[in-house]
Amino acid sequence: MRKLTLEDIQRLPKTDLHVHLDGSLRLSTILELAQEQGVTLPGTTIETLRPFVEVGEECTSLVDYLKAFDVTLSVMQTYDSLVRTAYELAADAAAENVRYLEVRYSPILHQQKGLTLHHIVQAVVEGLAQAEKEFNIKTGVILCGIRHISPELSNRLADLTVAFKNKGVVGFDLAGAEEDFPAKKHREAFSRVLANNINCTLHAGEAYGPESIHQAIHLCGAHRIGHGVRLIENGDLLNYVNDHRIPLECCPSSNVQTRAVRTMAEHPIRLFYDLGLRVTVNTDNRMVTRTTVSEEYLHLHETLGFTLDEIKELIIMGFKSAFLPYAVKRALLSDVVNELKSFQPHSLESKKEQL
Ligand SMILES: O=c1[nH]cnc2c1ncn2[C@@H]1O[C@H](CO)[C@@H](O)[C@H]1O
Ligand SMILES: [Zn+2]
Repeated sequence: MRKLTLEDIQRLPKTDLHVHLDGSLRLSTILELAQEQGVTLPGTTIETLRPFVEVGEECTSLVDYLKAFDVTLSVMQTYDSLVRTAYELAADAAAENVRYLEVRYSPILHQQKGLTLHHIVQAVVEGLAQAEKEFNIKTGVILCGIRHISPELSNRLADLTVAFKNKGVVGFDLAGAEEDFPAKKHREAFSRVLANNINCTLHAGEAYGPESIHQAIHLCGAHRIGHGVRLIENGDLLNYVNDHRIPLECCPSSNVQTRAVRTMAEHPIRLFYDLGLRVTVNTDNRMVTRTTVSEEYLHLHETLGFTLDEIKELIIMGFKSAFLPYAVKRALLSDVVNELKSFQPHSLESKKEQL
């Protein structure tokens, strides 16, 4: 099989539906923000800071992985830093041809210097709107409750999600340490969001088993599942997810780092896809995981044997899974489908010229 290059994949239109703002900064920006704000970091150059904010093979679990966020959050406590990091994330995604981006974060983690929750959301919406004006990208915001912080705070974040409905926020999520912090404790928050006809996704089946996915769907009303890798452990639930076309937001490299899967070669996305599940490809954290959407697709191509046609189908499933109004989504999807039909990998074109 002829191999696709990273450049080929970068040229394809794509989505990123699962990316955390506080895990997707530029390293250089962290340094600049720290200097501006007088914040002390564990490293003062890109290379000395890198081990504290990028996760490598030494990572042993999700809880270990989450330590990097203490550093990033230390410089994300001002209005301007939120505008800037949101703008840069969308700019970086647009540079690899991400056309639709859903950015998630938890506003309660940005209150250390007294910003109001309202301003914390406003700033991110503003940064993304600026990027939309400059680049060919559409964006939306997802607010996250945090499992290991109190359910009462999830309720406040749910109310905030409702307040920003149709004003930039498109959904509600539950993130954070999964084991010992069941989703059912945050049911009230999800019922408030659902009562207002707003979309929900939950991180589930990443650091805990299928029971967690079951709770996310049946007790919290999840419309999509973040990760969901451990769905392979329960065929009955897997069939339900498949039958209801509940999208899985797969983040393959992140899953290897948090040890949700042992190796890329063993990632269940191949099986999920072959069984017909609606699977999407995402970064989780561009900086912490040190990845891009294009690199995630390249791993699927090189390690899990996804062909160009299969990659195109994954891309379409990404657009289909967007938390966008149906009419908007249909229009976007129709443009993307046309573009995919005429797409030729450069490697193939140069071969044709030689013939
Ligand atoms: O893969 C993940 N699983 C669970 N929680 C995560 C993951 N990546 C980031 N966060 C958590 O979500 C918060 C809001 O963005 C981050 O601060 C981090 O604690
Ligand atoms: Zn995540």
